[in-house]
Amino acid sequence: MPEPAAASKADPKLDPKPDPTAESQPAAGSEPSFRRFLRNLNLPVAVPVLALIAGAGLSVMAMLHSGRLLHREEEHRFAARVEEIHGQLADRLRVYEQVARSAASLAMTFPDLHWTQWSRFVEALDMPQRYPGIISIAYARAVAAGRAGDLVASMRAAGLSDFRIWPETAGAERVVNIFTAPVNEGNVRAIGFDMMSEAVRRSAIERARDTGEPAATRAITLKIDEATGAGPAFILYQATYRGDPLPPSLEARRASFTGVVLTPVRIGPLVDGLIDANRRDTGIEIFDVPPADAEFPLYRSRRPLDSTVAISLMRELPVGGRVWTVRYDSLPDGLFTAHDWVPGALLAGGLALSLALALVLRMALVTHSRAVVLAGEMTASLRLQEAERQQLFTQAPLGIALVGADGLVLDCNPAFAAAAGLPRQELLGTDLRLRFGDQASVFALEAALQGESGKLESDQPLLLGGRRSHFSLHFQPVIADGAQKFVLAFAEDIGEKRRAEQHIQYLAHFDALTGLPNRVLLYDRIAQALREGRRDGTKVAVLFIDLDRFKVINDSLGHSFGDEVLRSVARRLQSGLRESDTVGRLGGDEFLIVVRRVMEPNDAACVAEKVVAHLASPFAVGGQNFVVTPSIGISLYPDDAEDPEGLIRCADIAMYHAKEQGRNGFRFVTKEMGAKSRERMDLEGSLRQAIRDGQLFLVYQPQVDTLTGRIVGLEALIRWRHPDEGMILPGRFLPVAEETGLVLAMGDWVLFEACAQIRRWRTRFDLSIPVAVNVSGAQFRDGQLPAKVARALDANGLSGPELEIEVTESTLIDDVESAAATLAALKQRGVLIALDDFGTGYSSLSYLHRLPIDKLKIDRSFIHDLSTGASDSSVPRAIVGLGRSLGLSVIAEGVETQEQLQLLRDLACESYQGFLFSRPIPVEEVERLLEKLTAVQPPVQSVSAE
Ligand SMILES: Nc1nc2c(ncn2[C@@H]2O[C@H](COP(=O)(O)O[C@H]3[C@@H](O)[C@H](n4cnc5c(=O)[nH]c(N)nc54)O[C@@H]3COP(=O)(O)O)[C@@H](O)[C@H]2O)c(=O)[nH]1
Repeated sequence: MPEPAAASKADPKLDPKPDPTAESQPAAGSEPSFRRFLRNLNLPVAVPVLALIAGAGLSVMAMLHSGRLLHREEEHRFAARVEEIHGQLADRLRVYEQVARSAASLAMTFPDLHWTQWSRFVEALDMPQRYPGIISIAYARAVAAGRAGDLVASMRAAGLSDFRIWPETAGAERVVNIFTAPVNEGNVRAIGFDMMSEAVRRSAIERARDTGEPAATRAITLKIDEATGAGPAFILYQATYRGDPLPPSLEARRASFTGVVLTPVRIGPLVDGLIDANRRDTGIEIFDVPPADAEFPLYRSRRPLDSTVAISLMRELPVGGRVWTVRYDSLPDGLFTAHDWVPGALLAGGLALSLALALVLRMALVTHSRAVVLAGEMTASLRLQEAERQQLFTQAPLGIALVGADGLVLDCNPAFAAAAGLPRQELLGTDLRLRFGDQASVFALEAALQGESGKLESDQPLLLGGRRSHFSLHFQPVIADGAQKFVLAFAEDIGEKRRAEQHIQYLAHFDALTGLPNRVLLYDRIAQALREGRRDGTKVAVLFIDLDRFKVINDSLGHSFGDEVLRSVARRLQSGLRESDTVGRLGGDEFLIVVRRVMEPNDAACVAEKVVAHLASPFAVGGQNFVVTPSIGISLYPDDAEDPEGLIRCADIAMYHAKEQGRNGFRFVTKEMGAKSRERMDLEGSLRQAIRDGQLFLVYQPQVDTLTGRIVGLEALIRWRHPDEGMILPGRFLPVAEETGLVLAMGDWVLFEACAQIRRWRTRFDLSIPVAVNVSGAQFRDGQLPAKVARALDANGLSGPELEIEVTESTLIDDVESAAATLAALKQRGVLIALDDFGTGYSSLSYLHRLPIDKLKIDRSFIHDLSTGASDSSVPRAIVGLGRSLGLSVIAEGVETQEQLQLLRDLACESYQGFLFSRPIPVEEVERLLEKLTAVQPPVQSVSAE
């Protein structure tokens, strides 16, 4: 529904005005590339991707930061643990120094100590339990040069009978191992060993002597371990002095030096006890030189095979005046690996959250952009609808006007203005009621203004604005929000439609060619007359008129010529009738006259005579004069029938009888005619079925040479084997076939069947004689005959001369020119032409030379007359002479007696056919004949009858 104001709205598609919002945007060329990039950015993709990237970055940073924190915490914890282990190690070494000091004090306190006392002292220490790693505690006495013998003597005296000092090589000063504990085979082997003989030991002993402090050797393999391959060890020396436990000066210490307590310590057991064997998270390596210079460490704790070091810490450890370096390694199954999952979890969690955020953003933005697109589409669709409505209103072929509540025209489309015959501007703002010239339209509009819709379609022309025509008016109140807004007035000019309706009405009842009532109206008029007749007790006559030989005129001079003749006939038929009578055309050349108030049959006869008389004078059409005669059949109500159909049928039957009686006349229908007509109708139905069911067949009559008696041809003749009535001859069914047009289908079948039979005989008997086929007038005039003949020949592989077409003289005479053309076409295809029933027709021999004919057939009536003596032989003689002069062969038909044959021989007629030689015979009998023929028998005398 178009709103009045909507007319001003423009569709962007229809009105390509620039979008005002577009003015604020820079042109594509001048727009900064970044803004253009932003505008083209696909937000539903870009934003989630950016969120995902940012989230992933943050997650990685969180992972790295947490990793660093964890590492730092691990370092702190590891350092604390290292301090703890290192402190314990330093403490243990200090304790071991203390043990050496204690042993030294004992040796200084009791210079003459017996080795057994030493052993007790050492055993009391419970070294394996309390001081792991210490192998023994021994005492070596300093022996001045030249006093070695004293020491040996005193030691032997003390019970060590095989005591000796070794190695023998004597130095300036010796420090000889005299006591060791615990006493065991390994330790005892070192008794008597001069430790100054070995550089590492000497160096440590001198440092111990000079400092008074414990002095350790560097890492060595102990004598007792040389055989076992035990790990590195060191020996801790503590010097003993005479007098003062620690003489104050170097000289004093050297001067009062009496020996050293030596404590060999295996480093492995020393350290192992400090580290929990189950905790393999801390690796320890001890070097007595800087690790970079060391060939191997003094000690290395056990560690996992594939261990990698996370943190390494170096600590110094003072041992007997030396400084060891201890390296502590944090190993992978260390204290803090339990939290290693944290950075990974942070990363995974962060990525998962980022992904979730990206998806949520994506969904939100897609939903948003879809909503934006949808909104855009809806807006465009609404605009389009609005424009379409407007277009519909403007271009609608139906006149539409919007009428306000006061009856004034608010708007109207061009179709309404055109219907009213006024410019649109002249209608706008004026009262539509004043535009109507009739009250009914005004009332209908007022009713609509009161809310009641209404339609008007007057049979009479109405005035609308400046035009008078048939209008269809429709007033429709439009109500919105419960209130009437305006009235829609629809106006359609239906003048044209009305005229078309009237014309259709006319065509439905009148014949377009002649303007006479057609079959429909004729029935109506007869029914009307019958009502009148019943009421008044009068008769009604129906005259069925068929023009004689009109088909010839139509076919030969053309249809437009024929139409003109029909119009002229119609005019003449009308001119001689009373006004109360009706003349109409049933179709083709059939007319009907309905005569009312007939008192007696003679009244109808008078009308028929008048018709004959009116048509008698020649018609001048197209510069030619024609005589058209009618055959008229008459039926009467109530004598012959009481309804229109019955009356027309009876008049039709009577008309046929009039034709049979020689045309140009009339006949009243009789009871016998009706019966015959019914029989004909039954026959027609049966014949149709016969064609369908294959009840037709062909018989063949031989044609014989008059002199030799040899068969020179065969004539195919149709037969009908009726299921109830048995054999029916063509004389009974051919007329019906011709009247109904069935003869065409029948003729097609005969043509094809005869050709097929020729082919079969040609194959079997090497047949060279022609077979003749009769062609009816309808077939000949059909125009299709040459083509049909060609198809039948081609389909059976025949060249043409095997077939002879028999056509009657009367068929040709109707239209010699077109007959000549058809015959020429047939000849062209090679078939032979015979002129049947020759002599009975118009006998206008003059046309013969114009037609391509091969044979003349003397009608059997002339042959019959020969034998009866009713006529002389002049006609057959003339025909034989004519044939000879035109070069045509001549055959006589209907030869029944020897006498007739003899006469024909006398006339030198070449051939004959007739019962004398053979009746028409079925295929099997023909074949017996042909077998004789091919066996070159003497002339055949006669053949069995049909
Ligand atoms: N269009 C077609 N017309 C056909 C066809 N078959 C036959 N006809 C025509 O029907 C008419 C009657 O034919 P039919 O009953 O077959 O009679 C033929 C002969 O039986 C008959 N005849 C032959 N010899 C004698 C005789 O010695 N005495 C005698 N009384 N009658 C005889 O003559 C008829 C053959 O006549 P014609 O064709 O003129 O040679 C007849 O007009 C047939 O033409 C058909 O298939 N199509």
